[in-house]
Amino acid sequence: MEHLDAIVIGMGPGGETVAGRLLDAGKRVAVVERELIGGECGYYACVPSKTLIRSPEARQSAVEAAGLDRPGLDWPALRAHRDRMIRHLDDSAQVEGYEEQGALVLKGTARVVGRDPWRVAVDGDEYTADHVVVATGSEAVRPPIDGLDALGPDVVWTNREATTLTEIPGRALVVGGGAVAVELGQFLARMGSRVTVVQRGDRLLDREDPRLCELVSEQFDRDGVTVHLGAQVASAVADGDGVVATLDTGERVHADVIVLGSGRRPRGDGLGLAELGVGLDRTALPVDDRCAVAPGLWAVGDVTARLMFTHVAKYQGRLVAANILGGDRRARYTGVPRVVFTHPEIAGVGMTVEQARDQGVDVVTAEVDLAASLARPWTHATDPRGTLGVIADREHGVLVGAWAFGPMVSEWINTAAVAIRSRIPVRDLIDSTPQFPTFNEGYLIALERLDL
Ligand SMILES: Cc1cc2nc3c(=O)[nH]c(=O)nc-3n(C[C@H](O)[C@H](O)[C@H](O)COP(=O)(O)OP(=O)(O)OC[C@H]3O[C@@H](n4cnc5c(N)ncnc54)[C@H](O)[C@@H]3O)c2cc1C
Ligand SMILES: NC(=O)c1ccc[n+]([C@@H]2O[C@H](COP(=O)([O-])OP(=O)(O)OC[C@H]3O[C@@H](n4cnc5c(N)ncnc54)[C@H](O)[C@@H]3O)[C@@H](O)[C@H]2O)c1
Repeated sequence: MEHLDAIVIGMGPGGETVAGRLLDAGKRVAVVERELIGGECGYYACVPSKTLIRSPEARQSAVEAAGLDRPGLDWPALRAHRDRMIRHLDDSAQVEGYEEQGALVLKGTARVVGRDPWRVAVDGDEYTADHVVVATGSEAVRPPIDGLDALGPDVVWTNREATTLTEIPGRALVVGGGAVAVELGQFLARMGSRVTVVQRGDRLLDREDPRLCELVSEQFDRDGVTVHLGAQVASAVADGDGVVATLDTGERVHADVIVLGSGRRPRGDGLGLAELGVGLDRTALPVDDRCAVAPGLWAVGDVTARLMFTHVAKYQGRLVAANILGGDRRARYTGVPRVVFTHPEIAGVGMTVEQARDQGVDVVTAEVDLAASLARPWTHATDPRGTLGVIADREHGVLVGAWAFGPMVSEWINTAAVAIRSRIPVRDLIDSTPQFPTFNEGYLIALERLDL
């Protein structure tokens, strides 16, 4: 039985980050992947969704820029680019790359079958290791809808079917109101689908600041998306090539596909860990601030159920690699940006007003209508829109939260993220010199408006 320095189970962005760093440090590493090296993110989530969203976004940006006509959108060409971006669901180059770096690449399903030392079985073969890193990610939750399980994947789409779609459905019923539902709902609407969103919560993106939710709802109105808030799909039955769904309000919605965007479930179960005395937090692996689950057992990414983002999986991956190599890095989740790649983009970072108040912060806020205050929105579009909100702690004179709705927010929200994470005093932020003309200048205006 081969003994390794480390076995990494699951090769999404979290696992890849740990494995790459340990290999660079000269460690003997086995990487185990049952599907495709690159994980959900690379093939069925971030990469295809952002690739698909880009073309309708660019088309709409063209409409909004002076002197441009609406460009045509060639779906087969966009689909072909998406297929290149997801490597035609072929990871042979990744397998070869890891082998060249000296990794033992095991394509199969891992189970942890022993401890002291950790022992991992992959399709009948067993390996021991000083360290095991679990990076098995998450999967789409199937909401409790009567009749859902009788419908096939041609009509019930998780993120997998949605991001690998080959034809644009005429009518889509999107269940949920988080990032998945909002991104995919807007994408389908802009590609010509008639989209109905059914959200259980009382707002879209209901964990974000209510002002941001309002702006998203207004945008969905402009995009012609029908939204049912505080509602659930009670049942669904086949109807010709599509489905007819009945909401708990009694309303009926006819659709060609149902798209599930109602949350994700960490994949910490099914690995055999509970049988070895490792407690789970439902299906998540409980990690301490070093991302350790037990001595020599680590977890990174969605399986830890911390913040389900690729940048968090990669952060935890950097930290675990450093800790395995003898360091003592501890995770802090303050100031992690949450971006929704709609058009205009949406982002939140740090606390909402309500969360800050709950924590006893003496909250002071400011909001800026970017078009009313800056030059950049007008050099960008003829009828610009965008809003930035900041949330500060009056007692300590620092930012504790920010949110924004506007062009390219994903590129400028990190300014607030760094300020929040590093507790840069607002007076120092006001003394900075963001370049002209940019959306970043909005921060100066918002900060000067704070009644600190
Ligand atoms: C539609 C969609 C869009 C998203 N867009 C973004 C975005 O734009 N930005 C962002 O930051 N986040 C985004 N996310 C979230 C992001 O995809 C996840 O946070 C990220 O993929 C987590 O990475 P991970 O390494 O934890 O796991 P994953 O990417 O889920 O990878 C886990 C891997 O483990 C493998 N595995 C599981 N069990 C086993 C086993 N027993 N043995 C061997 N292998 C196993 C799986 O096959 C998989 O390859 C999006 C999610 C969705 C659904
Ligand atoms: N751009 C990005 O970074 C990005 C994009 C997509 C997903 N993600 C991540 O992936 C994870 C999963 O995203 P998600 O949007 O699926 O989940 P989520 O947990 O963020 O949101 C789920 C939403 O669905 C609603 N819901 C739950 N059950 C429902 C039901 N039965 N009927 C109607 N509505 C229901 C909830 O009220 C909630 O608003 C999140 O952590 C998210 O951060 C990130």
